[in-house]
Amino acid sequence: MSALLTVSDLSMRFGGLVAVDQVALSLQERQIVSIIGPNGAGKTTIFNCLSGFYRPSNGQVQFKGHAIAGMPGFKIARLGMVRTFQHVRLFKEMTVLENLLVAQHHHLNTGFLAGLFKTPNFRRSEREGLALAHYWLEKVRLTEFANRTADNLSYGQQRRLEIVRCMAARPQLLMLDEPAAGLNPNETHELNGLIRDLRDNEGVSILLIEHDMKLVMGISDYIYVVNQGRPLAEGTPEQVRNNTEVIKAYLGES
Ligand SMILES: Nc1ncnc2c1ncn2[C@@H]1O[C@H](COP(=O)(O)OP(=O)(O)OP(=O)(O)O)[C@@H](O)[C@H]1O
Repeated sequence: MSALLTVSDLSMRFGGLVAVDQVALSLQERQIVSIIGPNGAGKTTIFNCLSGFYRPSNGQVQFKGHAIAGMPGFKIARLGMVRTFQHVRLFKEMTVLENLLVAQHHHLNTGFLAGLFKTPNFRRSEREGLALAHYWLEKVRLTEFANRTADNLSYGQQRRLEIVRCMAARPQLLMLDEPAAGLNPNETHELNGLIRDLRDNEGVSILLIEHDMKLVMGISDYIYVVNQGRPLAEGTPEQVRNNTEVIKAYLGES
């Protein structure tokens, strides 16, 4: 099986600070892979390098055979790699439904002229977009909130909306940056089910940054551990859980 994402020798410097130092990772189709590490280890910086928010100082990133290091974020998203953020980012003044429609604009045939003349393609596209939006709203129990503005949702609902907004862009790789942060245990349990469902039934691969170890250990096929920007360990949840270097890095933190 060939890898969907391969990262090698990835480094990111901010002035004199080496936030990411020669990180390597790979992810196969339909895998859930996690990146863990103490606070400030460089996890979000890795995400920012992979998703086009930062141009890495060094390294190679291959996604579906394309070299994407340094490519702008919108192009990477169009190739099928989309992300959420540590702090929820939604179009808060748009309705829940509009958030899902905007996310699809690259797939919908809704150009200005097509819209002006309401061509058959335009109408079909509009119908498909709406159907997909409702499919995702139903999946995360937000149907009844479709016409509310996003800022009227609870925090947990906003987190769910952010994930399905990414899914509406029809990605092959979904990157989740601390999706359980701020969720209560029930919501975290539901998130666990949603992530599995996305992998098992929607066929997407997941790259996850998360501090909730119960979630990470229960859901990941493979885990990479970083510490102070550098790779510290990798393996199955079982291997990582028993790795003395990993235990030291976490205990050292407290
Ligand atoms: N834009 C930036 N400019 C300068 N330094 C930065 C920038 N972004 C991150 N850093 C630094 O890089 C290091 C890694 O930060 P990063 O946010 O990637 O860690 P993290 O593992 O995601 O942490 P956390 O688990 O707390 O979210 C930190 O020392 C941080 O202060």
